[in-house]
Amino acid sequence: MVNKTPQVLTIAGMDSSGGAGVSADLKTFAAQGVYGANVIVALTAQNTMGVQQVSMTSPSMIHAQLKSVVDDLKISAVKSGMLGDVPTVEAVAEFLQQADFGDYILDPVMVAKGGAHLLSDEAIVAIKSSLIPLATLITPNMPEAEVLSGSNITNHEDVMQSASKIQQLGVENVLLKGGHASGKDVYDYILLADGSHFWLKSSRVDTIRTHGTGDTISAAITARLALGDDMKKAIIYAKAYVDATIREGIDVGHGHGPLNHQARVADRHFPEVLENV
Ligand SMILES: Nc1ncnc2c1ncn2[C@@H]1O[C@H](COP(=O)(O)OP(=O)(O)OP(=O)(O)O)[C@@H](O)[C@H]1O
Ligand SMILES: Cc1ncc(COP(=O)(O)O)c(N)n1
Repeated sequence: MVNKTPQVLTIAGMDSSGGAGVSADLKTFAAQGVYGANVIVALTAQNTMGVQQVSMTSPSMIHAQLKSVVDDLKISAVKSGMLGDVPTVEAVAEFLQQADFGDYILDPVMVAKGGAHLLSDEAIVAIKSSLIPLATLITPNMPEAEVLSGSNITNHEDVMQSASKIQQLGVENVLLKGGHASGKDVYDYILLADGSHFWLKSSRVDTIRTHGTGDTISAAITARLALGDDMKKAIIYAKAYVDATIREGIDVGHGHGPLNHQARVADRHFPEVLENV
């Protein structure tokens, strides 16, 4: 019997050490039970200690990959990760405007955990004007949210205001990730299309093995939406999954190690859902 597995797509960069980018996305898709296709916009020579070299894919090759996928597969949700430069953002935006890939999850990857810049300043402007208005959900971490909203974040009130400013750029839903803050708990903030909002609270794992957490949560949300979850349920489940992958860590590399994508989600991994913090 042929199984009707949902098909999803990631448009992102390759990380040679397998922890972030397309590799993290495909492992996450497999763990959620969806079929993952991939359009590679950049190759990175990278490991858990940093990014050593980047080589961008030509816009025509990006277009060709997207066309090959759309001509054959039935994609029901798509995410983008590292996009790198203006020609890449423009090639992706042009295609997403025409193709029906379902929900679009935009992870505005700017800087790798090791500090390498993965997006040019001009490309940030292009993302704001061309991609944000196409997205169902954007998933900035705190430094990315500060750049996109043009405001500093020092407390929970700032997080809420920053998310609201980002939503006003034209995206329906905003997940502002709290991994970069300090404290014994992590707070992610979600502002939904209907104006409702909530926080997800979980205890912070004391580890530097967090390479690819942002890719993993956005890929898990993409998968859960393709499986039929509504946005709130998809985000809560994806948060539980990324939490499990950090908590049940593996010993790989000498720096910001990758996650354990084979970790199983159990009830104890679900975050607290709070209206106010
Ligand atoms: N030490 C930690 N313990 C528990 N949860 C964490 C930790 N660090 C990050 N997270 C969770 O991981 C998810 C990703 O958050 P984060 O802010 O790290 O994103 P990111 O910076 O985009 O990740 P990356 O750049 O590594 O891809 C969020 O749900 C966040 O709460
Ligand atoms: C190809 C690629 N995509 C995304 C990231 C961000 O992940 P992180 O911030 O954990 O380094 C990365 N390092 N490399």
